[in-house]
Amino acid sequence: MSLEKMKDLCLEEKYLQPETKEVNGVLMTKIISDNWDKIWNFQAKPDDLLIATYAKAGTTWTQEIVDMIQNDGDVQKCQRANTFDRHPFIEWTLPPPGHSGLDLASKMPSPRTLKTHLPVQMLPPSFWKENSKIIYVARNAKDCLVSYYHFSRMNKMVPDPGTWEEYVETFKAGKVLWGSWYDHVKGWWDVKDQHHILYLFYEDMKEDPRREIQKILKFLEKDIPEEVLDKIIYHTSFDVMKQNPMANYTTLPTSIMDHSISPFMRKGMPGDWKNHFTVAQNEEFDKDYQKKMAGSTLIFRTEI
Ligand SMILES: Nc1ncnc2c1ncn2[C@@H]1O[C@H](COP(=O)(O)OS(=O)(=O)O)[C@@H](OP(=O)(O)O)[C@H]1O
Repeated sequence: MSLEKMKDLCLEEKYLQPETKEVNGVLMTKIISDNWDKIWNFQAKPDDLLIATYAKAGTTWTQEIVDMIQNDGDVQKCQRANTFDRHPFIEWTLPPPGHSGLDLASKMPSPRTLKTHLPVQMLPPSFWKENSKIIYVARNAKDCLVSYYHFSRMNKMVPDPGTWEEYVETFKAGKVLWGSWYDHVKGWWDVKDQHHILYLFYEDMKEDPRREIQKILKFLEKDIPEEVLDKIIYHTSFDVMKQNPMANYTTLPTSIMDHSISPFMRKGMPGDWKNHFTVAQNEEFDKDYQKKMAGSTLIFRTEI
């Protein structure tokens, strides 16, 4: 199928501003919900690497880092396709037959690198059974909220966010695609030591990408020369990725993602929430946050 035909199919009404439907109490698109049995029965393999995140936590950044590592810092090889085609997004269902995340994953030769935003309790059980490696990246709630809000304004494949004031409440209530941020980050945190999981933080990656990439290298049991590491740090910096059409989502038609409303690669900075929350909103948010995160040992930095 040609790329043009695929793009036309993506523009079908049911994929734009999609209907939503809960799966086990977690909001999903209706299409994901309708395909849930197939997603739940996804067959993971022992040599799969899964990049798992709550939406807007640094998925694409991590994908680019991992791909650069796997390709020994060869930028040309990482230019072979868009990030969303290099790494199947297992639960995401695109219209053309054979182009769902599941289909792309099943056609992909091993070892595969896959992407998911699923909360931990909804991860297909074969990942646990096969003991596949998982890199989980978490980002502080307020910056995730801001990024998700702008993303929902520019991306017509997710529900409209409404006004900023409305969205803050929707996010706190977990009524966004993939559900509650609070449950997501806590859920993955609680199981991290029982499985093959590397739990990273967006803020740490921003503060010291070398240190965090070294953690990924160790986790992947990869050794690379220092100059390759330098190249990876440079190629995966925000400014370089923003200009990279294979990582910045600009190859999609504007009817799907309109970067003039808000670019996918927007600011890439911890602390942008301060430019959005009013003092009152921030106080309310913090109060609610304390309740929802009570008892968890998980600590986030909201600026660096
Ligand atoms: N290299 C690099 N450095 C720092 N920040 C980066 C980088 N690449 C992507 N980003 C920022 O990550 C946000 C997008 O998150 P995701 O890739 O998880 O989005 S998605 O869920 O896959 O749609 C989005 O955050 P905001 O800028 O705050 O909106 C991107 O700008």
